[in-house]
Amino acid sequence: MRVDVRGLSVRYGSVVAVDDMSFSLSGNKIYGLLGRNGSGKTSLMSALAGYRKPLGAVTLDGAPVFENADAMRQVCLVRHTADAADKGDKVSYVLEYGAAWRETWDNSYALSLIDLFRIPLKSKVSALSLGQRSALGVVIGLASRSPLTMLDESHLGMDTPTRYAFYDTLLNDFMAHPRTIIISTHLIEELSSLLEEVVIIDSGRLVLQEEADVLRSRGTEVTGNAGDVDEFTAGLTVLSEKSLGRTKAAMVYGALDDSRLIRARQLGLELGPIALQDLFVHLTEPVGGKL
Ligand SMILES: Nc1ncnc2c1ncn2[C@@H]1O[C@H](COP(=O)(O)OP(=O)(O)OP(=O)(O)O)[C@@H](O)[C@H]1O
Repeated sequence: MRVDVRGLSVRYGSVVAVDDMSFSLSGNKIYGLLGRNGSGKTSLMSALAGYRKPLGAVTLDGAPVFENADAMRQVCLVRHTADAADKGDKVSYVLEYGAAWRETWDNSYALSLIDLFRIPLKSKVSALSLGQRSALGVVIGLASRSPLTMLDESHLGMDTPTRYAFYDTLLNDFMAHPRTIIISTHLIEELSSLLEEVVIIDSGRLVLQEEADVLRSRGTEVTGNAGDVDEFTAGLTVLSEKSLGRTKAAMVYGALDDSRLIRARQLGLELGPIALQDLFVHLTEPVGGKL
């Protein structure tokens, strides 16, 4: 499913959570929506799901989503765990409700995920642990097979093996049933191999939208003699620097052309990749990032 956002703002009284944002997602990819706390991720996803009247436009495959039941049925937004369902409901009822609301729901897949995540089917949602409630959210999100599926911090409270099972399951199901999946997370490195495209927001504004591989290739760590590193990085966007004695490591952002690569070799500098998480940290600090 294609997503188009034009001039979107979300406001809560005087708080501007999303500030005149425009971007498009061509669809059928796993997108990472990355941003620091309070940057507007949840507000943006709520607007994409049609939960709120947009200031600006949000269209899904060309159709406005707000007050459009057909479009909203194509969307599944799993918000922070507590939202996964009414806490008084039994897990089995939550699955029945999912099946009733969504034409694309796969009930046998839902039950296999319930087994995988060891969620007691007959328990009330209120009796589940935090990690189990998160896993229930993931079950709803994946079994819905919605053309636009959004998972907002769905890993909260999951232990490491459960998170890894979640990532594997997500990737396998996406490959079998390609659709548009948007994941917001703070655990960027863990998820980074799954993400095809990354949307970074900060203070309600779009910082950048890029294919994950391209973004990774834009960051380089340069290490060597401090003076040589300074010479090499002159004129480049330096995200951070660390010195240890006469050795210096600098993170630079931007493509390095052949002449730079030759100069690095002449100076004996070491060039290495930067983790997506480190790039994210530097692109979103101080507020507004360093680009
Ligand atoms: N219901 C609300 N009323 C008032 N302000 C709100 C409300 N919901 C969110 N905000 C504010 O809007 C801004 C964006 O919040 P939002 O929850 O969208 O960010 P987020 O990126 O999802 O944050 P986090 O990563 O911490 O979950 C924040 O400043 C927040 O305080």
